[in-house]
Amino acid sequence: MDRIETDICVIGAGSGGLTVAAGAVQMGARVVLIEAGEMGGDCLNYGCIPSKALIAAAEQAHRMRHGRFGVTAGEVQVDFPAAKDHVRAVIEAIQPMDSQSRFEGLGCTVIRARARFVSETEVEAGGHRIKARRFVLATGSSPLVPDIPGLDGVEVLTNETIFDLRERPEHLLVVGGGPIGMEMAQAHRRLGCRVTVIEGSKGLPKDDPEAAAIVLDALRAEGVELVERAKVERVSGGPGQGVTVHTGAGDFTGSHLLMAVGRRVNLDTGLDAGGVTHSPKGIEVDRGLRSVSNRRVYAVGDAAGGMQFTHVAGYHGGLVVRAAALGLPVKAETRHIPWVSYTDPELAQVGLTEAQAREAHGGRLKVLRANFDESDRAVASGRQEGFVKVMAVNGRPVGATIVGAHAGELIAPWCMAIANKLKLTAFTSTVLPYPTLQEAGKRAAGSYYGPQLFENPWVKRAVRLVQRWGR
Ligand SMILES: Cc1cc2nc3c(=O)[nH]c(=O)nc-3n(C[C@H](O)[C@H](O)[C@H](O)COP(=O)(O)OP(=O)(O)OC[C@H]3O[C@@H](n4cnc5c(N)ncnc54)[C@H](O)[C@@H]3O)c2cc1C
Ligand SMILES: NC(=O)c1ccc[n+]([C@@H]2O[C@H](COP(=O)([O-])OP(=O)(O)OC[C@H]3O[C@@H](n4cnc5c(N)ncnc54)[C@H](O)[C@@H]3O)[C@@H](O)[C@H]2O)c1
Repeated sequence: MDRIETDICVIGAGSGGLTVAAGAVQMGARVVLIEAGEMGGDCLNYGCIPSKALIAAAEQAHRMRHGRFGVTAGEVQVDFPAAKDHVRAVIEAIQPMDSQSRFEGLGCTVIRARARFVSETEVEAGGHRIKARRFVLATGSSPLVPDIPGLDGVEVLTNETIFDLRERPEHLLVVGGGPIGMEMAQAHRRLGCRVTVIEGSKGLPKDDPEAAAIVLDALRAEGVELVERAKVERVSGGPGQGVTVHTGAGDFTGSHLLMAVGRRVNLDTGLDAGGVTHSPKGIEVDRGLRSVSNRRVYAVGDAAGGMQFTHVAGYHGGLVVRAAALGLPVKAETRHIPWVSYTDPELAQVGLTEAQAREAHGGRLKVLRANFDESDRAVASGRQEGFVKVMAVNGRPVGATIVGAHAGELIAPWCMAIANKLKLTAFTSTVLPYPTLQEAGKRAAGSYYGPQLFENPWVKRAVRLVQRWGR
């Protein structure tokens, strides 16, 4: 067995692990990076990137099918395998950034094998024994396939297999109405599949219900069948028969089945030998992302057991570089973390939802709002549906919800404001170009001051005095 001594050993080359490896090695640390599967992890190969590429193909079909403003196309043809070629081409275009050769070029030792702790200070992978001052667990998560009777007798698609499917599903059953389920449901519907979503509670349950309702109505209007409060009891089917999902709300038969019911954290890294405690949610870490039981070990991204997003993995990675490479104290926060569901319309959230803000701030909370139909740009573009909702306390935003066209882009200034604890005056004093959708956000911010300015008798009195006596 070959022995390697290093400063930092990163396990997992997804968004979190790559951020740590690139940052630490460029700051002068010796880094070993270990990956059992594909470089780039879930986001590049089975998650964000293929899903957004498929959504782009689906949007093209949708816009062509629904000509507007006097512009129409002929009958729209969808070449399903060609849409999948686009997905593959996008992955290949981005791959070099995450590749083994790039990381070796930066100075990392890259090992392509499964890593396992053999002691609290050593890991084994691919015939190497690596002793490191610090270990970073960036091992991510995998699709959760629950133990539902009959599921093992049918072919089950997950996010790891659906993007490779070349034939168009005649009728896709999607179990789970979270972001994966909804993004995939709409994309497949637009690419010409019949789609039924079977959801145990309600669609997009983690989001603001008012905003989620706009997305769910849009999906239904496009022909996605959404069955809510339908608990899956069993699954049946077999070769040539399709697949039937049996629920308390009825039975649903389709040609293909996608399971999108959440994620299972990857914990198969010899954690017990490494003295790293964990629960099914992830590695047990303190606020500095350090294992509570083995202080040489950090966890980032999905493995850390919190929010499961690429930008969170990247944020964690940046914190751990500071902690592990520079020895600085760090604290992972969640109050400024955004998320976006890339349905059409998009749904974006940062900070607290209205319900969370009411619970946290009670009567001090002001909910500000501007509807897209008050935006001249939205009206001109025929995209009036949606709104900006801002949760404000003492003149500062603590949360923002945006649903509508480009919500994922429009949330950016609210992310900056909440991360930097800016006041709403940062919005009202900014001059925005006209006509843009961003103006809706500024209008929402301005509504905080409206009553103070326009319904205040003292202001009216002051204005009358200035008009009479002022120069
Ligand atoms: C369909 C889908 C769409 C998504 N869309 C978005 C989106 O639009 N925006 C967003 O922010 N997030 C999105 N996500 C979530 C995002 O993909 C994850 O949160 C992110 O990839 C987590 O990064 P990570 O570095 O923690 O883990 P991962 O990217 O999962 O990487 C972990 C890596 O560790 C490796 N590994 C595991 N165990 C070992 C071991 N013992 N030895 C060696 N290697 C190991 C794995 O092979 C893997 O490559 C999506 C997820 C899915 C499934
Ligand atoms: N745009 C994005 O940022 C994006 C996109 C996709 C995924 N992701 C990440 O991946 C994670 C996983 O996504 P997801 O959609 O798989 O999980 P999720 O946990 O967000 O949603 C799963 C849904 O499945 C339902 N469900 C669970 N068991 C069920 C059952 N037996 N029958 C019917 N319904 C059931 C739940 O009620 C829930 O609504 C997300 O939490 C998110 O962090 C992000």
